[in-house]
Amino acid sequence: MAEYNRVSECVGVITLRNPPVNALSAAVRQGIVDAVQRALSDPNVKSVVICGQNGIFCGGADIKEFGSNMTGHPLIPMIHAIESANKPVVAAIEGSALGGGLELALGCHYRIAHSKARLGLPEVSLGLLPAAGGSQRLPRLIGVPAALNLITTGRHVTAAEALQLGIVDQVTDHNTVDAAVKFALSVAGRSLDPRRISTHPCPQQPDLDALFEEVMQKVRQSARGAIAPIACVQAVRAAATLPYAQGMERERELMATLFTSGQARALQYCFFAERAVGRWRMPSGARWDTSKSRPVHKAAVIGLGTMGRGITVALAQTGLSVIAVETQEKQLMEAKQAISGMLERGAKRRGVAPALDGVIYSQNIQAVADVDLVIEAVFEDIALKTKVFQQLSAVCKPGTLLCTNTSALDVDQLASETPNPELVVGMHFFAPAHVMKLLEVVYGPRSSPQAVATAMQLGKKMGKASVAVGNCRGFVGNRMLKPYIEEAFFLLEEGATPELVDQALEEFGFPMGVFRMSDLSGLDVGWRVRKGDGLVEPGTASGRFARIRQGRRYSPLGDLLCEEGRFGQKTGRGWYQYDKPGSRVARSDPWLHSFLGAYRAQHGLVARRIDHQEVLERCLYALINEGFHILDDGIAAGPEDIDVIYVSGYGWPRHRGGPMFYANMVGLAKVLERLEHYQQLHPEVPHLQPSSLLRRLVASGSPPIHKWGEAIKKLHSQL
Ligand SMILES: CCCCCC/C=C/CC(=O)SCCNC(=O)CCNC(=O)[C@H](O)C(C)(C)COP(=O)(O)OP(=O)(O)OC[C@H]1O[C@@H](n2cnc3c(N)ncnc32)[C@H](O)[C@@H]1OP(=O)(O)O
Repeated sequence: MAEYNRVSECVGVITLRNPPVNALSAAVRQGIVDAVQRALSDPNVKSVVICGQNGIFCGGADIKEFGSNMTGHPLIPMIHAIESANKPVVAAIEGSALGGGLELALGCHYRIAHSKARLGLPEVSLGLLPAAGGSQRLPRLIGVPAALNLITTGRHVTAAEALQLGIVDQVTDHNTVDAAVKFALSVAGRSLDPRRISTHPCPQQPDLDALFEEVMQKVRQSARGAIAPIACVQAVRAAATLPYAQGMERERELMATLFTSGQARALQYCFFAERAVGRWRMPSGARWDTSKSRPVHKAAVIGLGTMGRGITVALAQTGLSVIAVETQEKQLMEAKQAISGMLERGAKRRGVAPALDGVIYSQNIQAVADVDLVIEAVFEDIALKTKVFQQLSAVCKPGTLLCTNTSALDVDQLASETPNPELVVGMHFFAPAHVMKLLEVVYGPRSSPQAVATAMQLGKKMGKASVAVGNCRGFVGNRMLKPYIEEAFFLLEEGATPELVDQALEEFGFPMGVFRMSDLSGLDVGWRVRKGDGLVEPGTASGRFARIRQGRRYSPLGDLLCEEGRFGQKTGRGWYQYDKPGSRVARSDPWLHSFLGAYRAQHGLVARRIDHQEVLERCLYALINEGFHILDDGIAAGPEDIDVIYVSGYGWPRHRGGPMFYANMVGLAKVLERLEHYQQLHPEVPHLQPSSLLRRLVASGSPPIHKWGEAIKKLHSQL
């Protein structure tokens, strides 16, 4: 709702009250309409200020209302009534003015912002466009190029940038409402015509067509199939070329298409899923709201290879003191240089001083004696990690949290090698660790809730999407990746090419298909794991049985490439060829195609035509099926956890919501039917066997994704 008060005798102050972000719910909109009417009809009131309670102006439309039938006073006429008012209306912006919140402020005649405020039109990230006049007013106020940038990226700007762009009229370091009231008094009685943005033409822009063409091309390229960024460009084009009323009509039409689209649903689901994963819970019953984290002021990183360097940078940039330990002198020197470089570049980008003094380097593990938390990032070898954990247990002060950055080893086994297994958790970062958003926090049966809470809290401080998951081979992300990659290998055996598979996946929205991604991360990584699992055999055998290992279908294609020294980008050859080792531009490789032909001939395989649909169904449904196993095993608390992992760490297109949301959109019955179909054709592939949870969900009527949690609980209690 909105509260109305009169201050300084002649200023009406309207305060939005809807915690936590003063979203424009139906009640708030009605409150604003009533309060504006009251202010305008009171002859004693000469001007009006609109502000928000608790230091935040407004987080925009109430996203929770989008899923339901939206009722109540609509935003557009409400903002129009403010703009047409015959008394000056001043927006006092503290905290955030986002989406509908900024559109409301743009309807006001003046805007005063606190220096710490952030403003933006982030609708595009929810699959929408600023459809309460934002796409028409902002270009009129700040010009087409700047408005296009803000609206198509959804980025938030600081108050200083907003002032420079002309979005706000004044920035204050003091009480914003007081400043706005003072300002409102000073402008009472002035003509308001020049302040009504909708009546302005867009500032002149030379070569408008060329500008829109260029922006549209750029947006199409980066959108990876998302429709909202394109609609945003179209809406701004309407502002630049049409009178306001017609532009508003175009804005409405474009929004109507977006509003009911699956992409908007997916993106809004992602918004809430990212917040839901912060409310973690463990099978033991421990939860985010009943487990207190320990303060972490000083941390250590052990092992300064690629991962250790990135983790050091991420910790130092968070403001922590970091002890970075590397026992090899040469490696330590190289790491020091690399870390300093990363800190300097990061600081330059963010316009702050680099935290170089925050990192102390040492060759001696004794240096970590007084830290609050250690992240071990040595080579992926259980014997080596066990030794490090035992040393840490002896060296660290009591209560120090011991975290491992393993991506494949057993966190429980490591914990059991220490005297205090309750202090051990996995912190699985993704390379480069200072850039990638995802962090899997892996708990074992003996990890204490406090240890999990501390790792989750630290992840949040580092700006990561932190997801608490149970311990199993590959945790959540890599466990689901395994069947996805295996299916891609099988498709090559059956007649596909890396180009065809990658094209299907990239058209779906992945930034890189599975083969380009493998070339980037290095084919030798999986080869080493498969060797460790006893799956790799010399490549001379032929026929079907040569491709059955440990009782299941196995494709040795990746191993054969590695035997040829083709490790991907780093060797200049992999599934593709590259100009030189380290080059990033993948080109189709005739050698690979004849290799595949010879391989099929050797194994008596006849290539058939494979279409994009089959690539998507086999790769994605196999991955999704593993997701259902993970939910059934209690490794992930809910589908949101899996989806956040995939969207923030594995390039799953955000506008498709994540694998589990995608399954929900496709229809669980359809996913089940296709898995059964492929399982019949490939009975020796266990990962195509539909998970029993998927079967049970379909049998119980395929509940929508937000009800899966209840269904899983109910289904488990019936077992
Ligand atoms: C057919 C025509 C219809 C026309 C409709 C007009 C359309 C208007 C478009 C819009 O305005 S869309 C909304 C645009 N706004 C945003 O995208 C802002 C989203 N919010 C944020 O970015 C952040 O929440 C924040 C405002 C910067 C605050 O960040 P902070 O880190 O402090 O808190 P959070 O944990 O993110 O949020 C706290 C809590 O509040 C919920 N919430 C936030 N914003 C909204 C919102 N706009 N509507 C409803 N709920 C919101 C958030 O979900 C958290 O609650 P939870 O229970 O933990 O999930």
